[in-house]
This record gives sequence, C-alpha cells and structure tokens, in this order.
Amino acid sequence: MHKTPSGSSLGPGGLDLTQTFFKPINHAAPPSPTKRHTKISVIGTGNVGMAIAQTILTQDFVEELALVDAKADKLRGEMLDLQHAAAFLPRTKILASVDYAVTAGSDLCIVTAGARQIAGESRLNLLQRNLSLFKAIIPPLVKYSPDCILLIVANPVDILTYVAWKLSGLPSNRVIGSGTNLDSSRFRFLLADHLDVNAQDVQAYIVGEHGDSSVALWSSISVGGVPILSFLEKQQIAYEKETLESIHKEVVDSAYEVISLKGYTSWAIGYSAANLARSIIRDQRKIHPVSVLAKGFYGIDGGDVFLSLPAQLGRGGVLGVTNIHLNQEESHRLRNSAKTILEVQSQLGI
Ligand SMILES: NC(=O)C1=CN([C@@H]2O[C@H](COP(=O)(O)OP(=O)(O)OC[C@H]3O[C@@H](n4cnc5c(N)ncnc54)[C@H](O)[C@@H]3O)[C@@H](O)[C@H]2O)C=CC1
Ligand SMILES: CC(=O)C(=O)O
Repeated sequence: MHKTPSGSSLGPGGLDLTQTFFKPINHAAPPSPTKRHTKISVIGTGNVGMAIAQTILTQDFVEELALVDAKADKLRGEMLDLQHAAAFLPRTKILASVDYAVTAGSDLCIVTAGARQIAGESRLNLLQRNLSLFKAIIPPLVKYSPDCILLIVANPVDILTYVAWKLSGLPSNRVIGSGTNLDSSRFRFLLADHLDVNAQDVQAYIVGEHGDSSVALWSSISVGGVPILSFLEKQQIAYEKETLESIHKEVVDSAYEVISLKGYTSWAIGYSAANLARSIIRDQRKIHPVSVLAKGFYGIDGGDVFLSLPAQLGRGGVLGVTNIHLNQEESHRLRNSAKTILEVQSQLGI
C-alpha cells in the first residue's frame, strides 16, 4: 500500500480505501482550541536519547516526538524501530531528520548529543568535546523553537546547561539541566534498600554538581513523613557518620560502576529525563532536584553557576527554588560544589 499526495491510502489496484473503511463525519466541529498540541524534540539518538525517547512514548503526554542526530542511517533506523511499536503505544507522531527544521515548534528540546565517558573518566573531562557540539546544536534549536524550554542531559551537564543558556539567549527559567534528579533517585534507591521500604516513600535530595562534588542533604531526609536523622537522635539510636558517607559515596560511584560494567548508563537517565519532561509539559508543579541558575540561592555567589537545587517545574520551566533548611556542613559543601563548577567554567571563555 502507498499514499497519494493528499495522504489517502491506495490498495494495489489504485482503490481509495479511506472511503471504504472509514466514513468521515460531515461538518464535524474542529478540535477544541484549548487542547494544545505538544511536541518534544530529542537531540542525539544514542543510548541516552533513545532511552528517553522510548520512556516518553510509553507515558502518553506528548503528541509529537522529533529526533535529531548527526548519523542519518542510525537515526532513520531508530525512528522506524520506534514507529513499528505503534500498535502497543499511545498515539504519537514520530519524526526524524538530520535537519533541525524537524524540531520546529517544540515545547521542550532535550539535548543528549555528545561524547560520553569511558571507564574511569570524569564527566568534567568531556567539556571541550561537547562545548563545540553545543555551538552547532543550540542556535538552530532556538531558531526553530524560540518559545521552547531546553532540558540539557549531555555531560558535564551543569556547565553545558550554562553554555546552553549563554548560546540560546533564553531566560534562565527556560534552561534546565537534568542535574541530580538521577543521583537523587540512586540515593533514594540505596536508602530504601537499606531500610527495606519503597523508594517512592523516601524523600531525599542530592544537590550541587551532577558529579563528584555532589552533596547529600542528610538533615532533611524523611521516610513516610518521618524525619530520619532527628528521629534517630530523639530515640537515642546511634548511627555512624561513616555509614552515611558510604551511602553517598555509592551514589557518586554509581555511574562509574555501571559504565565499567556495560559501557554507558541509559535506563535510569531515560526515566529521570522523561519524568522531568512530564512535569514540564503537564504543568505538574512538582519539585525536582535539577540544574538551575543558582546564583543568589543558599548563599551561592561569585558567578553565574548552574547546579542542582530542589526546583518546582511546570509549563513555564523553573517556577521557583524551595528553601530547604541545610545544616552548616551541607551549606559549606554546596558552596564548594559551586566553586568546583565555576573553576572549570572560568576556563571556557564564553
Ligand atoms: N546527565 C546525566 O545524568 C547523564 C548524562 N549522560 C551523557 O549523555 C551524553 C550521551 O550519552 P550516550 O547516549 O551514552 O552517548 P552515545 O555515544 O550513545 O550517543 C551520542 C549521540 O550523539 C550524536 N551526536 C554527536 N554529535 C552530534 C551532533 N553534532 N548533532 C546531533 N547528534 C550528534 C551521536 O551520533 C550519537 O548518536 C553523554 O555526554 C553522557 O555523558 C549519560 C547518562 C546520564
Ligand atoms: C553518565 C552519568 O552522568 C550518569 O549516569 O550519572
């Protein structure tokens, strides 16, 4: 079967099957103008981009998904493979092209294109390689979708979110890095495992750099509404600081371990970024630890730095940053994390 230029379907003998199998309602009212058509573009269809794309498709919150990559054949193969799952998924139009025109009118552009770490390599090491890619990626994205929100995933995510902000000229509330949304999920998983509870009942944040200088906010962890550390202290139950440190170290080492075992990380970041996309597109006003312009919050000064803080996300992008009480040590570590990022950032010259 092939399609006529008008889009109606033809059988092998040239019969117009549209009229046979489907009888349109005459004088049907047009769709409600209040129902918005939503579009997400994913740039980079490697391990991470495809994990994000496929998770978004299963969650039914977008009408159109556009994919862009520099490798035309791989890109078309990925598009077809996803399109072939149409019978099992909510209806979503899937497009792909090496030309950024395919992204036109996106509400959200998720940027995953870029080099990834090899075993043992730090995220910060990727900066120079991914900086030059961003110079080619961000301007056309904003040209075709001037009202979009940018969600940066490529590493080092905090500095590349700053780079994307600078290159895009967008207001800072519309440029977000996936940041420690993933680290916080790893943290919640490990705590839940330790306490034998459901990770969704654990409220716990990792903030700061998505990387080696991240900060665990122990003083504000709660499980099922119970603030854990103050509960232990009130009950005079002893806990070792080293145990806490070792759980945070396990979070920091998580990506290194997965990369050394399978070469890359993909599923968890797929769920993490799709979760952020859903909060934004559906205007959920949920709080996520994501990379935002942090200057002026929690005593962070000294320059324009993006790092993760618990931020409320909605259709307008970042709606605000919550004011969690940090103890002295947590505040100190957060400001040090900002310094680490700023030191690397200062070598960029943009
Ligand atoms: N923020 C986070 O939590 C996480 C970030 N990452 C980062 O995501 C990035 C991607 O990782 P993977 O998907 O595993 O890498 P990958 O190598 O599988 O995919 C990268 C893709 O980018 C494409 N690409 C390269 N240059 C391009 C350009 N100029 N325009 C369009 N596409 C281009 C490549 O063709 C490739 O398909 C890395 O920087 C990695 O470190 C990975 C996991 C978690
Ligand atoms: C690679 C990476 O940034 C992660 O999995 O956390």
